[in-house]
Parts: sequence; structure tokens; C-alpha cells
Amino acid sequence: MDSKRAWIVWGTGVFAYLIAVTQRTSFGIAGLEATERFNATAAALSAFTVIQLLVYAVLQIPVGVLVDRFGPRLMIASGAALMTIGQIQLAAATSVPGGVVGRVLVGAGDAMTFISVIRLIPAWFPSRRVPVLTQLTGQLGQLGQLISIAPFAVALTVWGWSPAFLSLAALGLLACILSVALLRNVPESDAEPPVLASFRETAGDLAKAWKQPGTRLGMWSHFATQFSGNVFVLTWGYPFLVSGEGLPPAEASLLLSLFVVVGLVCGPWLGTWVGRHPMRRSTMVLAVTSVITAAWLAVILHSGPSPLWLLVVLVLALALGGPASMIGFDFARTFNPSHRIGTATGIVNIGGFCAALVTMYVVGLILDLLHNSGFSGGDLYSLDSFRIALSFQFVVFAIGIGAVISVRREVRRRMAMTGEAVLSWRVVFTDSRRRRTQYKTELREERQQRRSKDDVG
Ligand SMILES: N[C@@H](Cc1c[nH]cn1)C(=O)NCC(=O)O
Repeated sequence: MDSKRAWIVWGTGVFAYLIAVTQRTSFGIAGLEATERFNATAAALSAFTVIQLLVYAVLQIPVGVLVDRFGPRLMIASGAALMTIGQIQLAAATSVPGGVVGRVLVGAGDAMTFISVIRLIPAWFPSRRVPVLTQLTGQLGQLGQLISIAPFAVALTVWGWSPAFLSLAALGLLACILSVALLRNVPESDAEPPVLASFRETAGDLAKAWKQPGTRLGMWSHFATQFSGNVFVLTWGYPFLVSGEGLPPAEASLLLSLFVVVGLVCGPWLGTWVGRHPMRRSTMVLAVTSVITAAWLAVILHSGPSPLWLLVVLVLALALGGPASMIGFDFARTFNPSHRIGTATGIVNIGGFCAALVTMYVVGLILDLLHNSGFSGGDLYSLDSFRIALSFQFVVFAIGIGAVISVRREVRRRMAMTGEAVLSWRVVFTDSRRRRTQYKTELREERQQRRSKDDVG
């Protein structure tokens, strides 16, 4: 545990996830070229992303069950292979159905990656490291978006459609080869002959993971914190900033890149906090969700275009949602036995992606309705239309917050039955002050001992 080998396994897993995020986000960059190549309408184009995410969400539970059964190595390597085939298909496609088949394969391979990588961490590292490494995995993976924004976009302009998508396929192949060569499900010392569960046992495990309120608390936490950032980055953020708020495209792209960077900085901090205050994880989820809701309220209620600083605040708040959503996976891990973590993680991961899918679709629908009714004065992406359409998010925030509070009550009731009480904030603060004082005293004593040794020497 915690050996050089463990770091190699984790690094390979993170690389495979980063490449999966690149494959996931690559099509968003190719919108203009895709319109030309497939001679497609805006609705057909958005179908590419919606179908890809739908496949991703639908496959989460089957993939979670398969990870528990066959282990992460096979799943990560197969996922990378599927994404490679999908991008080759997209590179060759000249019609909308052909392109959609490519994106379906990419969505399926992507679905197999993240929860398998997360499953590797508790097998290879001591539990005190797991929250921070889980956070880091999520955040480092998001760097894959930057590969789409910069080198892939350049390749598309310079080399054209097929070579650019074939280069992504080559990255997928590299991830597949590295996964087969370097990944191991468990350290050799732990390796036990795999016991394959029967279909009945598998179904039983799925039911048990779902019945565990801690799993559902994870799913609703993921639901409440992640969807708004996904909607912003994957679909409506750019048109909202440029057409609605009137930002120059370069500033809008900069804000989208800021989203990735802020997540990267806050992730490890949040992971450490979660490790120190496991009993306050849902409070952090509620706090972050409230901050995102308040930021959207401020932007939507602002009369006329919002000042740049307010949009920066919005992006900072949205960026917090990524690291906070990882708390959902921590719930899955700590409330389920190790042989069921994959299944529980799959359930958690459905939350945010389903909320994002529905919101993306409904926001588009409202924008279309307002346009067709003449409200937007011929401008599909007018600021007033965006204000109304994006307000749908408040319904989703309310559902998420309500569900987290209600399931948390159930979790705490069960914990109380087993004698685990959630300490009051006063006790938590007093205890953390006591531990800080104790730490400082130990540090002072250590320094004094070293000084007196030096004096003797
Ligand atoms: N919570 C995300 C990952 C993340 C971390 N920061 C921003 N996003 C998640 O659910 N990931 C699953 C995946 O497949 O990407």
C-alpha cells in the first residue's frame, strides 16, 4: 500500500480519465466544422451531446456492477478501446447517423472510466489518503478539457476533421495500452482469486447499495452540486456569456478555462477538509449549493448585462461545484462494503449527469419557446430569454437541497441507532482548537529538543 507501484497505478488511471474527458469534450469544440461536414441543423448538433451524455448516464449502474465483478483494469482498458473505435468512426463519418454512432461509442467508453479509476484508490492507498486522492483524480481529469480547448482545436483548423479525430483516437489507444500494461486491480499481496457473483447476487448487491441511505445521500449531493457547472461548460455557458452578456469570445473562453483552474486549486483543499470533518460532508454540500444558487440569483436579477466581476464570481462559485460533487463518491465509499463500492459509485454518478441532461434540454426548450413566441425579438440568445430559461435551474437546486436534507435525516437516524452521534458545531470547534493547540505544543517541544541537542553537540 502507498508504494511506488500504487502511484504508478493511480497515475495511469488518472491519465486514462483525463483522456476520456478530452474525448467527451472534443465535439463541443468542433461545432462549426460539424455543421458544415454533416450539413446539420442546430437541433441535430445538440443531439450529438445529449445522446452521448444519455448513454453515459444510462450505463452508470451496469458499469458499476461490472467494475465490482471484473475489476477496474479490464473496464478502463475496454473503455479506452471503445472511445478509440468511436473517434475512428467519427473521423470517417459523413452523415448525422454515422456521427451519432461514433458519439454513442465515445459515451459508452467514457462511462466505463471514471468510476473504475475511483474504485482503484481504496484498493491501493490507506483510507486517510483516499478523500484527497479522489478529489485530485476528479480535478486532474478535468485538464482533459484544456486539451480539447487548445491542441485539438488547433489540429482541427490546421489538419482538418479526419486527422484531428484520428489523433484523438491515437490518444485513446495509448490510454488502452498503458492501462493493460500498468494497471493492477489490487496489490499483489492482497490478490485473491476473483469470486464471480451470480446474477442474483449482483442484483441483490444493487438493491443493497440503493437501500443504503448513504449511497442516496451521495447521489443527491452529486445531483445538487455538479449539474449547473456541467450545463455551463458543456452547453449554455458560452452562448450566455457571448450573446447574452455581450462578452468578447476571448473573455468568455478565459472564464471557461478559469473554471478548470479554480477546481484544480479548491479540490485538494476540499478533500483535506472532508478527511478532517467526515461528519460535516453534507453541510459542505449544502453550503456550496447555496453559494452557486446565490451567484446565479445575483446574475439573473441584475438589470442589464452583469459586470465582469459578478460573472467571475459566478464562475468561481460554479467551479466549486466540481470538487464538492466528489463528496458524493466519498459517501458511496464510506457507507458501503468494498465489494459494492463500484455499484454505489455508479448510482452516485447518475445524479449530477441526469440533472445536467434535463436542465440542458429544458433551457434549450424554453429558449426556443420564447423565440417562437416573439418574446426574444428575433434574437434566440437574448439576455432576457437567457434569464428566464436559466431560472429553471432554481427548480433543480430546490429539488437537490430538499433531497439532501431529507436523506441526511435518514442517514443520521440510522447512525444514531448504532451509537454514532453527529457532534454539535460547538464541540467540533472546541475539539479542533484543542487539536491545533496540541499540535503547536508538540511542534514547540520538538524544536526545543532539537535546540538542546545542538547545544550539547
Ligand atoms: N464530479 C465530477 C468530476 C469533477 C471534478 N471536478 C469537476 N468535475 C464527476 O462526477 N466525474 C465523473 C466523470 O466521469 O467525469
